[in-house]
Amino acid sequence: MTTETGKRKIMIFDTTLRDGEQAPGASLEPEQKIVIARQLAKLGVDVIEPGFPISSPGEFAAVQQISREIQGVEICGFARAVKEDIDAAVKATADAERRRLHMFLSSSNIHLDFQLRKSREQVIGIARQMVAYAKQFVDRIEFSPMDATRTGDEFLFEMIEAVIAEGATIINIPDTVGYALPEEYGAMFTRVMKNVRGGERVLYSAHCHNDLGLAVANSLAAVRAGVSQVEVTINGVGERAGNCSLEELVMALETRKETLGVETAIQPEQIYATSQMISRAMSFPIAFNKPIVGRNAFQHEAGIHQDGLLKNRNTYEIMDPEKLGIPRSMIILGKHSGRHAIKHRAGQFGVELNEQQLEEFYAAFKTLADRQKVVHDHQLLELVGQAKGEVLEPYKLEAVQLVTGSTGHRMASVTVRNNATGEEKLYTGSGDGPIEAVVAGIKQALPFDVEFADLELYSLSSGEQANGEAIVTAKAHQTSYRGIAVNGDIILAAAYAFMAACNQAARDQRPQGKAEDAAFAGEVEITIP
Ligand SMILES: CC(=O)SCCNC(=O)CCNC(=O)[C@H](O)C(C)(C)COP(=O)(O)OP(=O)(O)OC[C@H]1O[C@@H](n2cnc3c(N)ncnc32)[C@H](O)[C@@H]1OP(=O)(O)O
Ligand SMILES: CC(C)C(=O)C(=O)O
Repeated sequence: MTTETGKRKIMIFDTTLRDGEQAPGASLEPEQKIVIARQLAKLGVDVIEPGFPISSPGEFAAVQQISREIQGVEICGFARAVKEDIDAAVKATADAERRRLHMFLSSSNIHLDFQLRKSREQVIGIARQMVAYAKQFVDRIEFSPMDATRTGDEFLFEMIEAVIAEGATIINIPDTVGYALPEEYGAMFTRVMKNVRGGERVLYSAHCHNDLGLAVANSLAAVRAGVSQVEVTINGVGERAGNCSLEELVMALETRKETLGVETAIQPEQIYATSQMISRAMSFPIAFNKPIVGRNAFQHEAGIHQDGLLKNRNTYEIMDPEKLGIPRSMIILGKHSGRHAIKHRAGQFGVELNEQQLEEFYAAFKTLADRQKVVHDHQLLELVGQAKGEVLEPYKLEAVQLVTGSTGHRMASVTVRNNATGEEKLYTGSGDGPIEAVVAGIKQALPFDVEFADLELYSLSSGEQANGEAIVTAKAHQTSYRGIAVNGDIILAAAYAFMAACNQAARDQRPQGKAEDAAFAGEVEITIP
């Protein structure tokens, strides 16, 4: 299919809710699957594989509900080459606006000999019978010869020809164990397309696993060989090392579309929100250096890079994070940062530094940066304030005392200084956990409503002296604010991070302190199912 711009359309088949969910520990509740399917539709995927209906009543119900509700996306029921699986998949997807059945059966010797314990003749017979059986109910049938890349041409072609003859309309050739190399995988499609009888009647699809870190490269090789569909998961979640990651593949296709001559229907601005939703729903953290959606993917700490970026973003970035819905700052201050970046960041808070103040501040900044990985905004403002002889943060968390333990309510007393009035007051709070108690105390010091919306915690070092990093998202004035803090005590890290987010919200109300950078006022609303 050709798009309006004359490029070849690549269909994105999302299997986050089926193959992605097969990752150990990734299990989702049916209600979570429904919320995620809505987001996948918003993201613009062409096909959703919401689950394996025979596998459990909850799975069946989720596939059925998604089929009933989600419009404009093809819904795919997954099945072994077994009547009961096909019946369940057919029934679960019966109400879908558009649907397909995805049937798989192993083709490699190792699977036939040890898993299925069947001969090639028997397997071809089952494949024929089951495709013919399914064809009575569903027109669009996708067939996957499982472990295709360890099968060998002769039997692979025979199996594909057999299922096409029975009515399969989409042939997905999976690299089930992530064994293929890109040139091999691409060449396999070329040979199949050239040699398989009836092959001109079907669509071809790639499905790659990441055991050798080659899932995206292999999928790209398949695209170059002419497949019309690629099967992917959000964040690359899936069996073992995972599947081909949607965001990596789509952004490779988008960024290099002139070279590749292809396009997808994915809405890039939904990528980050979808990635966050999956990470939270599955409780799978995203590696800091993960392409596209990792927290470092668009952040820069090195002074020379920061200087280049401030002059022109394209010097060190090949994609625009804001187009992917990423509310992240490009500038992270640390020991590798230079004067250009520091001056720029201070300027974003409405603080001008003259040459002498900058030099004085720069020395103190480097000393602090040597001691810790990142200098956070509230620390920057404290240092800048010292250099200028001013107090720049609206509020300061002066002290925290906690009564905590394994039973009963946790109690906190917090001392907060209002820097505008100089008033210092003690507030008390309680909650089921220590963070809730501290947050309840801090909230009382603020003249506006604020919600503690989200907390990410990371360990930055090891051993008893380990430092914890807390990233808190607070919501106030219909905007999200992120505060980051590091402390040896994770409760204090969360408290300082919350205070930092509240200070951004407070500054946002003052004209001179209006933040221009998306890092301070995140636009993205992420509903975690
Ligand atoms: C590459 C992939 O991602 S394949 C998909 C893998 N996903 C899953 O397995 C998740 C959901 N699975 C389940 O809930 C269960 O495994 C079920 C409900 C499907 C089956 O459960 P059980 O009937 O208890 O069988 P079990 O899982 O122990 O064994 C699998 C059986 O299916 C057979 N089988 C495997 N693949 C196929 C296939 N494509 N077609 C037909 N039979 C198959 C196996 O040979 C084995 O049969 P046997 O019992 O005769 O030895
Ligand atoms: C059955 C198919 C599509 C699969 O998930 C795989 O082979 O990895």
